[in-house]
Amino acid sequence: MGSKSDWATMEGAAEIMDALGVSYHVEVVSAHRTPVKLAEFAESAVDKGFKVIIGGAGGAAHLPGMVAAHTRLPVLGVPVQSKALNGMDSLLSIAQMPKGVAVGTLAIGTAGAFNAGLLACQILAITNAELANKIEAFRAKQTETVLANPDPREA
Ligand SMILES: Nc1c(C(=O)O)ncn1[C@@H]1O[C@H](COP(=O)(O)O)[C@@H](O)[C@H]1O
Repeated sequence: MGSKSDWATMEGAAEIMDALGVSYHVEVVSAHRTPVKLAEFAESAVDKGFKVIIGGAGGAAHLPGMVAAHTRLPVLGVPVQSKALNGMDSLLSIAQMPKGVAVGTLAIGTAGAFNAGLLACQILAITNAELANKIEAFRAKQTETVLANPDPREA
């Protein structure tokens, strides 16, 4: 993520990866503030054994796109909600990548961060049957919870 201030949003990704037993690495890396570190991080990611990268950033959110420019690993971008423009700036700067360099864009804010973690796990589950079973179980439980309490007036 681009700043420590993004952690309150990005911890949603950690939450679901913890729940599914997937290990991850968390670090502040910024295209603007630490450009050399960002390039080194992304360029060494394959050799370090990373499989998927989640990039969360707010405002002029160039981080996910710049990471994607430096690695062939899938990059999932989370638009962090900004103060001035409520995250529309983050969303558009992550989503509107030029043809040829792909970033998967999630929703603005905490739901997007959670879903980025979930989607990363789903990508890993393509070649990991145990993880695939855990994701199926997570979804079945979620469905059960919603079906068990359909009255919107009840907590
Ligand atoms: N968008 C970027 C990048 C980048 O894209 O490289 N680096 C930091 N930031 C964002 O600046 C916002 C404010 O950061 P501070 O709270 O540190 O001032 C954060 O949401 C961060 O992701």
